[in-house]
Amino acid sequence: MLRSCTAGLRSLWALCGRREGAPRLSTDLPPAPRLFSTEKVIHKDWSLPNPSWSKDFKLLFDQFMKKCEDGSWERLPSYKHRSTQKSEDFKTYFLEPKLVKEERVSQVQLFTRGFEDGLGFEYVIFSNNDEKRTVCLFQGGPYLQGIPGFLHGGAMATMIDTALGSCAAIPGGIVMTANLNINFKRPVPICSVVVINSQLDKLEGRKLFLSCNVRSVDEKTLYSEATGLFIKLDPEKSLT
Ligand SMILES: CCCCCCCCCCCCCC(=O)SCCNC(=O)CCNC(=O)[C@H](O)C(C)(C)COP(=O)(O)OP(=O)(O)OC[C@H]1O[C@@H](n2cnc3c(N)ncnc32)[C@H](O)[C@@H]1OP(=O)(O)O
Repeated sequence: MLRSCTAGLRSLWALCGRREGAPRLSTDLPPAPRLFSTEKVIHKDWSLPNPSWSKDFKLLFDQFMKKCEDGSWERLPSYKHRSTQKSEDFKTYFLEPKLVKEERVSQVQLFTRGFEDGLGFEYVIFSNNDEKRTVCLFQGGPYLQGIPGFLHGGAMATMIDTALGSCAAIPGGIVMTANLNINFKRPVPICSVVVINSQLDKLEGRKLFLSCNVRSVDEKTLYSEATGLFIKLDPEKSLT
């Protein structure tokens, strides 16, 4: 069933745009930044270098920024709280505001950006729209450890999903992961930098088939290979 865009958006704004001092429904949660308050919006772009980035990471970042100069490549900004147009559309079409309580909505943030600088997922994604591919530079911090000394497989899977999903979103717009297959070939040392190369292999109606590989910066080590199926969401269908 197609929900009314404006009604959905209005209710979401009503939930998120609570004014300073207005009563909360519950007080047992710590204060958290609000999502869409017109008074206080957090605009920080988390895909820019910070002091935790290693020398390798910064070097690669600079190389890709150079590639962006002629317009063939583009750095994708990444926000913890502020929504991109795509995620706005997502909410407008597919979210039922009543499912999430007000204080929970105010705590919502992007999973991969929920850590302090350097401790979790440090990454930036560059996209080449003509070639329908992306490159994700990723440094997994100390809070992402699995087997001692190495990155947790789930953290790697998260970044693969994010990289493939961002690549799928170039032609697909609002997409969701339907299937993800990963071959873990070598463990990734904690705090090291890896490069995730993703590409769109096939587009079949609403289905987008993608693949990626995860390599060391010197390209000598192949850490993982993965394929993913992403589905372009149908605004006529409810997700719940
Ligand atoms: C967008 C926001 C952007 C924000 C920016 C942040 C970027 C960060 C990126 C973060 C990234 C994080 C990303 C995340 O965390 S996404 C979160 C994890 N994923 C989910 O929770 C998805 C759960 N699944 C669903 O909701 C539905 O199944 C979806 C929506 C995917 C499809 O349900 P829908 O009702 O719409 O479609 P359909 O069922 O008619 O199927 C359509 C076609 O697809 C085929 N099919 C379906 N499933 C499979 C399957 N498993 N293998 C093989 N084929 C499959 C199916 O046979 C059919 O084919 P055909 O008969 O037409 O040939």
